[in-house]
Amino acid sequence: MRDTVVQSSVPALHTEGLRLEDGNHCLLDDITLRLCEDGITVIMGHNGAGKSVLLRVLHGLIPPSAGRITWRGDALTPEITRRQSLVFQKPVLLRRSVAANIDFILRARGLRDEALRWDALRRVGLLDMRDHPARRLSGGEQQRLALARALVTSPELLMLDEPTANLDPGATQMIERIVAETAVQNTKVIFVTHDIGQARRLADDVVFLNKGRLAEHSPAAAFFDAPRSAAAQAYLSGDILT
Ligand SMILES: Nc1ncnc2c1ncn2[C@@H]1O[C@H](COP(=O)(O)OP(=O)(O)OP(=O)(O)O)[C@@H](O)[C@H]1O
Repeated sequence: MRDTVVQSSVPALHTEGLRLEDGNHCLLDDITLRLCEDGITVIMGHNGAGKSVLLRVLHGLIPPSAGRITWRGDALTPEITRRQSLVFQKPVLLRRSVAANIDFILRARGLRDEALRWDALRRVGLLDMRDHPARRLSGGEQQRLALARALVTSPELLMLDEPTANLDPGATQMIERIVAETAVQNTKVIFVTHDIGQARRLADDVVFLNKGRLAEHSPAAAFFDAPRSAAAQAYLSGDILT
C-alpha cells in the first residue's frame, strides 16, 4: 500500500465536478477525483451507486452532462482513450476465433507484431484455444480473452468492471494475478468489485460511491480499518442502505 496514492499532487486521472443526468435522474453528481499514476484504485458501492456509468464516462463512452476529465493533464480525447482499455462485466466478443479477436484490436491500433498476440493469449492461459470460436468459450474463458484483448495494446489505463463476478476461485485468482502484475508495469488500474476480500487483496486506494456521489476516497488500509462515510461503514458491515 502506497501512502501517496490519494494525496498525490500530480494526479494521472483528474475529474472535476463530473455530473451525469438522464432525464430528471442524476446518475453521477459532482464527482471530483484525483487518482495517482501508480497502483490499483478499487471502486466500491452498493448496487446502482453509479460505478459502471462512471467507468463508461471515464472511458469517453458517455459524455458527462457537466464537469471535466483529464488524463495526465490533458482533456480526454479519442486519441487518449485509444491508449486506455475497459473490460466489461459481460465480455463483448466478435463471432470469430480467439486469435482473431486479438488480431482485430491489434489491427485497429496499427500494431503488426505477431508475438504480441501469442504473448497475450499465453498470459491468460488461452494459447491452446487460439483457434476456438470465441463465443463458444466458457464465461471464465471469455473473460480471460477480454482481458488479453485489453492488455495486448499495453494500455496506459486499464479499467475493469467486476471482471470476476461470475468466475470460479481459480479463474478469479488468475485475473487478480494478471491485474496485479499489470499495475506494476506502468499501467494505472481502476477495478470495480463488490468482493471485499478481493478489494483488500488488490486495492491501493478505494473510491466509495453512494447514490451517484463520492462518499469517500481513502488509502485502502484506512478505508478497511475505519471507513469515514456512513455509507461505506454500512456496506462493509453488510447493512442495506435505505
Ligand atoms: N446507459 C445508461 N443510461 C441511463 N441510465 C443508466 C445507464 N446505465 C446505467 N444507468 C442507471 O444508472 C444507475 C447506476 O447504474 P450503474 O450500472 O452504474 O450501477 P453500479 O454501481 O455499477 O451497480 P451494480 O453494482 O449493480 O453493477 C442505475 O440507476 C442505472 O439504472
